[in-house]
Amino acid sequence: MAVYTDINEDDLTAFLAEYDAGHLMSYKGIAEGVENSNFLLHTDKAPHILTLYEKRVDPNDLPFFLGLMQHLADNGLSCPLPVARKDGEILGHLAGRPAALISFLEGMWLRKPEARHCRDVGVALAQMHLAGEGFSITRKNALSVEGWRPLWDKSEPRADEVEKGLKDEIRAELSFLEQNWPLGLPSGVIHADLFPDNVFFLDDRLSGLIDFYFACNDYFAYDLSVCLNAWCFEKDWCYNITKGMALIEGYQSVRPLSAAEIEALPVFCRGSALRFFLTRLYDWIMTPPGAMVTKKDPKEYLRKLRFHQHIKSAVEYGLEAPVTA
Ligand SMILES: Nc1ncnc2c1ncn2[C@@H]1O[C@H](COP(=O)(O)OP(=O)(O)O)[C@@H](O)[C@H]1O
Ligand SMILES: N[C@@H](CCOP(=O)(O)O)C(=O)O
Repeated sequence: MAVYTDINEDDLTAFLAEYDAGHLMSYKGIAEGVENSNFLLHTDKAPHILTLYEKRVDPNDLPFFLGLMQHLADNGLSCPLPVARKDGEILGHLAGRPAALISFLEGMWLRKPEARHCRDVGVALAQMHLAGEGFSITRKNALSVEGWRPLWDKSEPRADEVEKGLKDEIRAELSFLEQNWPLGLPSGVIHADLFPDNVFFLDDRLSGLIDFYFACNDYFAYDLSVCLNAWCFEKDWCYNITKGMALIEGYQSVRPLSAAEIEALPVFCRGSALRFFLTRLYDWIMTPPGAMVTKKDPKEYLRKLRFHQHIKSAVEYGLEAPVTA
């Protein structure tokens, strides 16, 4: 679960007095999530999410994250909105942490997504890529290829505890990706973590996207690869090409991929698999026993990475083969 910082009613009431959000009726910590502490608040006006930003979030990035939600919503994407205080600010402080009040998005995330949901996600991802155009703040992706080696260096001494022989395998993969990372492809604002738990559905229709706290500027096709990894593998970690086909088709119905993006997809899938493997590995090794967070299995992403290492072209992900004369 993820409630790292607890709050008390008096402090919360004082915090809410800065807003025009109604009187507090109840609040409770939300078990899901990894990065921040989230609470569900009920006031006599509306439900809200209260987010306390924890130590892995750089406070300097908060104007990007919160401004982005506003920008995306202004451009037609369904996502939560930061609520402004009476003084016009959207960022406050509570229990010693930067804190924001966020509008509540109706819906639930899908525990067993099907191909048609993957198509909806592809559509929403491409819509987000287009809606991000014109956003005035930029943020480098700290978890792209340049960030992986420093992260790996911290985990490497204990990596073989997770699986014997891992050190050599990951070193080789890092070298491959550093040498083969694509350059100059279409880029813009990406979500960078659009996993099933960050996409809400209501009555079987996609109701919106949440959790923009890894959003950054990077290649659009890399973001698509994050979704292929997160949505198109089954519980046994086997790739489901029907889901892949649906996701890519949904994406292309809004934003067609260029030939260069299609060619780069297998490398991007390797990169995004490694990225989630590395953050999970770090958390697996470093999180102290008893911490109030559910650790995610790094081996899931190791298996996915190994699958992508054998892919020769994006056709194997379900992309329709070009028609040849
Ligand atoms: N705007 C929102 N509306 C409704 N529920 C939300 C909203 N934001 C967060 N949640 C709930 O809180 C959980 C954790 O939020 P998330 O942003 O994924 O946390 P973290 O950034 O810590 O990973 C979500 O799975 C969801 O249940
Ligand atoms: N999606 C990442 C972990 C980040 O969790 P989130 O709750 O912020 O989506 C993973 O699966 O490793």
